[in-house]
Amino acid sequence: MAALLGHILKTQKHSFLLNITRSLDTISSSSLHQTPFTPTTLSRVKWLGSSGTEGVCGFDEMVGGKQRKYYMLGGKGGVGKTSCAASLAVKFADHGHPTMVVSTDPAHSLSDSFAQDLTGGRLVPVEGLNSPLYALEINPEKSMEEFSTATKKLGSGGVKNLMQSMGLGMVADQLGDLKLEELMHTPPPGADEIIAISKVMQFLESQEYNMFSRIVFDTAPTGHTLRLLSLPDFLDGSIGKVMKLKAKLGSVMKSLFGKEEPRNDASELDKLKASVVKIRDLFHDPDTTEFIIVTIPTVMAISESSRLHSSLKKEGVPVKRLIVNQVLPATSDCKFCSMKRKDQMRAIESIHNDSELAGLRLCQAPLVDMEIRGVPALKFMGDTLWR
Ligand SMILES: Nc1ncnc2c1ncn2[C@@H]1O[C@H](COP(=O)(O)OP(=O)(O)OP(=O)(O)O)[C@@H](O)[C@H]1O
Repeated sequence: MAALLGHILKTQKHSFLLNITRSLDTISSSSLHQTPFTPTTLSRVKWLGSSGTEGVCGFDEMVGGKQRKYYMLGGKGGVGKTSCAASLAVKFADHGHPTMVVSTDPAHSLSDSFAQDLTGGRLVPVEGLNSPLYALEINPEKSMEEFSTATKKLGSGGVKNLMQSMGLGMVADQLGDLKLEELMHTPPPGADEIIAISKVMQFLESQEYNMFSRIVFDTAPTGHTLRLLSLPDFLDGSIGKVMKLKAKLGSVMKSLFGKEEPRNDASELDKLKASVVKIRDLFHDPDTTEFIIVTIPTVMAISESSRLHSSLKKEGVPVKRLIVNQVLPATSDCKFCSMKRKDQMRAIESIHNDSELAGLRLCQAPLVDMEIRGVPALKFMGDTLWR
């Protein structure tokens, strides 16, 4: 992650505004090369439910105000999280918000969705828009490596051995109580993702990047995301232990050698701890953050969404909207499609009877007859979904 941040800052810091200008310069020509997106069925048929208000997602409320807002999109694998997140980011940018779309899913698909190479763990301008939209695919594994390296340096292993060899066995024994070895070698699942996010937060706070007013997160599938949300407390505790160790060591070093052992790792961990705490607060602040659940109209996917909402509620994460993606058109000559549509409608009906989901604002996106890839396709999706 250090490498990632270093790279981002090195390559983007000074040329950021220049890049925006450049990307704006190239827009007209790059737009010309985008494949036109013209799904055949949906422009003609009514695909939404019978009520005219169904599918209105409250985009006006989402787009209003210049204050920075974070949107996290999550749900079961393959339901269309990336497509929905990318289309939201495009729509925000089109409405004048300098926007960043971040993928924290270890199996990134932003590049596929935008049909542009956004890989490399650095901020990349998305082409084909009239306003600044940047994408970042962060590599959670690298973030975890950085955390492990920093904690291992301070952890019980090396330091404890060193202390024992110096005849400081008693202090070393006390360190054993902290169970640092165990803690550092078995990080909980999802730790990588939260650390990656915390690094993005650190970097978003820098002056160069405070112009971004909308940040859209494309998260990993449900289970991973849930573990992620409960992690800040865990990490807060574990980083706290490391800091405690550092304090103990510092005072021993001082009494022995008259000066504390200089280590930058501790201040790195301090920063990490502060940003993990910040993320926890951010996840719970309805004024700045919203988690949007994405699902498809099947009983299984809707049941999972219901469980997801229940867990998010328990965690105190603000959720207002539920996207039902891939809804079939209302009229069709295809018998299979009509049967499938009836099945979908029954599944959607079950949302209204689900105590967890009934209170959420229901947004619908049609199943289109072309893969959603590239800015024109994402604009199309955004115009039907984010209304
Ligand atoms: N409404 C839609 N109509 C047609 N195709 C769609 C629609 N939504 C998504 N797709 C297609 O479905 C596939 C999966 O979509 P996407 O990558 O957005 O899902 P995901 O939930 O992010 O997947 P994963 O869990 O694997 O990250 C892609 O090929 C995308 O183009």
